[in-house]
Amino acid sequence: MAESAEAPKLVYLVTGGCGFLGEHVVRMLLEREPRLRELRVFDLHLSPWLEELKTGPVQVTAIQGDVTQAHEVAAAVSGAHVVIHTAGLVDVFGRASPETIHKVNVQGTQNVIEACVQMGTRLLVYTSSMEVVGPNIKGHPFYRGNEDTPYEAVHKHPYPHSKAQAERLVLEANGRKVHGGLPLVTCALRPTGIYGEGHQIMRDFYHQGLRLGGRLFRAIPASVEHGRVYVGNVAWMHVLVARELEQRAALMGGQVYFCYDKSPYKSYEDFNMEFLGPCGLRLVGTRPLLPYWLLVLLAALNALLQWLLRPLLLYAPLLNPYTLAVANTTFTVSTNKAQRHFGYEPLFSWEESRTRTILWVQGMEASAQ
Ligand SMILES: NC(=O)C1=CN([C@@H]2O[C@H](COP(=O)(O)OP(=O)(O)OC[C@H]3O[C@@H](n4cnc5c(N)ncnc54)[C@H](O)[C@@H]3O)[C@@H](O)[C@H]2O)C=CC1
Ligand SMILES: CC(C)CCC[C@@H](C)[C@H]1CC[C@H]2[C@@H]3[C@H](O)CC4=CC(=O)CC[C@]4(C)[C@H]3CC[C@]12C
Repeated sequence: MAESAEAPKLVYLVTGGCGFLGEHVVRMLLEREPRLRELRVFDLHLSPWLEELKTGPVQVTAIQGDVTQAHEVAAAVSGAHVVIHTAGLVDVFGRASPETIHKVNVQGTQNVIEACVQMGTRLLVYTSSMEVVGPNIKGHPFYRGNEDTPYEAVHKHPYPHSKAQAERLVLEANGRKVHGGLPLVTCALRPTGIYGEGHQIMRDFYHQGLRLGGRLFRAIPASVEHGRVYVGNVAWMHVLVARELEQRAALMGGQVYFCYDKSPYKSYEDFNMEFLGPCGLRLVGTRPLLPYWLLVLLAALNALLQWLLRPLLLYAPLLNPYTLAVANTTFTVSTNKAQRHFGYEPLFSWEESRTRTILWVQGMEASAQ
């Protein structure tokens, strides 16, 4: 109580603050971090909604910048107490080259770490991903696993490879002396598949369903379970971690935490139907419409077409060998590490998360009419 009565004094920087998750982190900080004096939102592409946030009591500073440019990152970090690094190139569809993914996700993260060290910023929270663990290309299930569950992580794809490298850099940087002599405290949050307002792939599935006359066709067996987590709860975890990191540095520094909430374990498609169903779409079939071998063939064909067409155009469909392997492998998390280490409880119940997401999809429907 006494804390919120104090004059706000902290400066936060959120990289990737205009992205799907970043926007929720930014809004959550403004709502739930009473010690905030200035919030810097750093992104390659600044969104127009930032303007409306500038009229509130907290100073919101929009910074158009590129994490691959060390000097731009250093300027943004200068004077910040906390950095929440969510910026990243999320690409499992072959839109960007492996070099670009590495540059943004790994070099960009290294730049953020160096900027913290150089500028004397002590607290760094990194948005990692479940993908640093798996699923692996062998299709091994990760069933109700936690942060200590052994798993053969094999990263052949540039995106998970880059996230794993970046996460390692962040964790290894824990304890480095920053300018002024104090130690840097870092930790990494690993969301499973995030859903909620602003989720681009949900948008894509919704529009695809409309094009197909209100139907989607089951591609993956219903028995393949995916861990999903509501964006508001992922944002809340970031806010809590950032708040507690300094006080609990010995416990939390250098740690990884899966992001979790009470969302049910379901197949990727059945889970999406929790939102798309009430918006008028139907998932056809209790079993996959096509045999798995045919999907494998189509995915390989898509990869070949992508490669052949690359000089002419970008062909990047949802189905490729990697996305098929991920969609077809069980990956679910069951842990309470965040609760034990920093008192995390989901802010949004499953019912609330579901309702909010449905309202957002219905909003898309209304604006399309
Ligand atoms: N979407 C998901 O299901 C999951 C996402 N994540 C991680 O969460 C983070 C945020 O992901 P999303 O919000 O889904 O993606 P997003 O693409 O919506 O947001 C990423 C943001 O980073 C910005 N950005 C990209 N390159 C940049 C650069 N060079 N310099 C500055 N800003 C740059 C983009 O403009 C964008 O606003 C990423 O680090 C991602 O790896 C982790 C697990 C699951
Ligand atoms: C038509 C196909 C058979 C079904 C395609 C679904 C896929 C596009 C998605 C299934 C699982 C998704 C991934 C998963 O949620 C984990 C992720 C974590 C991240 O850090 C980034 C996103 C993603 C890789 C996510 C991407 C889409 C899927 C592969």
